[in-house]
Amino acid sequence: MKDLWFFLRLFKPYRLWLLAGLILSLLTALASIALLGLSGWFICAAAVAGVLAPDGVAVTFNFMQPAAQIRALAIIRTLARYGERLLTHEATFRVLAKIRCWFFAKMIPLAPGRLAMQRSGDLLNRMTGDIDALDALYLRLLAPLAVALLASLALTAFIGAYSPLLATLLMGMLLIAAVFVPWLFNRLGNKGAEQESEYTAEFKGRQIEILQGFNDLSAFQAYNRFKDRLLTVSEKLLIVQADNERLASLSAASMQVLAQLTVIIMVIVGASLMERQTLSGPVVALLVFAILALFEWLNPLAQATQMLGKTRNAARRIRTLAESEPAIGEPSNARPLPPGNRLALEQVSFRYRQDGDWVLQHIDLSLAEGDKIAISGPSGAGKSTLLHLLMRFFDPQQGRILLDGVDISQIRSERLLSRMALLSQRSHLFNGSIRDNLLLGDREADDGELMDAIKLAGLSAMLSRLPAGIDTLVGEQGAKVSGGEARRIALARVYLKNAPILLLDEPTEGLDAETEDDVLSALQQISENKTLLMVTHRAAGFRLAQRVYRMEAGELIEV
Ligand SMILES: Nc1ncnc2c1ncn2[C@@H]1O[C@H](COP(=O)(O)OP(=O)(O)OP(=O)(O)O)[C@@H](O)[C@H]1O
Repeated sequence: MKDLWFFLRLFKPYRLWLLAGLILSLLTALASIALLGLSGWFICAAAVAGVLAPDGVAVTFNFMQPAAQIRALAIIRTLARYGERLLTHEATFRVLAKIRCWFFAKMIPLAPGRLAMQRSGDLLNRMTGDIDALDALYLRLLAPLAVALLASLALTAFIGAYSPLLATLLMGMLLIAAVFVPWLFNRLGNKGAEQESEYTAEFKGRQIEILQGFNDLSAFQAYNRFKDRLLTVSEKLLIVQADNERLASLSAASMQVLAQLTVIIMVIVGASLMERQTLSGPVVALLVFAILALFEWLNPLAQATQMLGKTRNAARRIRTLAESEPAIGEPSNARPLPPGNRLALEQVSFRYRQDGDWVLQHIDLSLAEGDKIAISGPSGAGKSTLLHLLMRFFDPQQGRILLDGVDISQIRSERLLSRMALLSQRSHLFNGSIRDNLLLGDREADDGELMDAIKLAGLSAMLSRLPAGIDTLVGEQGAKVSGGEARRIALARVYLKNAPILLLDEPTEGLDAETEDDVLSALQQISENKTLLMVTHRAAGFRLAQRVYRMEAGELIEV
């Protein structure tokens, strides 16, 4: 329950909306109960009025007043229902929007250090499905529970005014229907509800994995294997959904049986009260019909508590991720960004996990402003990790990294990153135009600056061939441009950022010799007057560097 309480705190700013929705729900419930009760009374009283009294004098009956009251109640019920739907759903959407923004804000410090370990499908499911599942908390649980409770109290008090015996019997049946049955179905349904939430998450995660790797799966003819795995999860999901539905039908049936049983008890006791002339026939009809209407408001409770496990699981999954410790903490007493751009690593050692192998060991490296170095070495030696430490995606466990003499862990990440531009091994192109992707480097860049970057990155010829030019869409992850073109767009973006320290991870990987030569020439221009740290396997890249280092088994040696 702790997880649900946690999210209820996020509902607080919308409490007036939620309260207004609740009041209208209650009004709808009371109007429905009164409408059915009064209708019962009206039909019964009209029937009685139609019967001739034994002495031959007809019983008089005023049709007009109850008919008008019934019409008024029907109008109130319709309007209140409309307003309630409008308000409760609006309030829920506002709450969900707030939770989404809150969750997104919580994710930002987790990237990239912590989120790298997370499956993207699972992340997406938490951001969408799990957050959506929280709508049940107010719409299906809290609001119906509060309305059922208040309407039950009101009706019991009303009936108590006519007959304390009927009120006591009703209270006993209500305790069973509104407390025991929902509790029972919560116990019975918890496991299934949690399983449904888990299998749904896994199903969506696997679907996204297949979609992302579709080309490779087709090429390796592995599609069927992945599809079978997806179907296995789908079958499990269907079985658990069917079980949950069966249980939901059982809970609905139990509530119906309880409603009918309550009505039978009320009719029997009401008839004996009629015989003793404590109550009149039309009043007994009024009470019985009102009770019948009340049960319609109790029915959803058992189903809501049965599926509570799903909501709780969703809340737990969102909370666990949102409360993960970021890979790096922001300094409590941040130092200002120093003026210079000297970089120094002093005895830096790093490993990804506390019990894992050291990836970097006792690295010492010093770069004066404007220095250009290249680092090569075997795959997995720790070269990219070194760049990530400089960007402070992670903190080293030993040693320190200094920017102009200041430990970078003392500088706020936002400020530190303003000094650095990273061309990572797999630069991401967003599903927008070339212009959108370039503006990521400098969102204020004007057309002239964009054109300079395009020219420098050697993209001019390509753009002149495209009818939409710079506004051509690059597709998801740059699917509509070649690897070399994507690299150049990423390079132009780095140029636009105009940061004094350039960190380039394999900038020419996967390019043919001619394109590599062009990209390196562009880089030479871009890195003029800047500090450059380039990771490369390719000897051609060494021409940009004043010094070349080799990294092997986490150690850095100048060659
Ligand atoms: N997020 C991570 N979590 C755990 N281990 C990681 C992570 N990223 C990298 N590693 C491991 O750290 C080691 C160094 O990886 P790194 O990517 O720095 O090597 P690299 O020298 O850049 O390799 P390459 O030349 O192939 O790009 C590898 O053994 C890798 O498996």
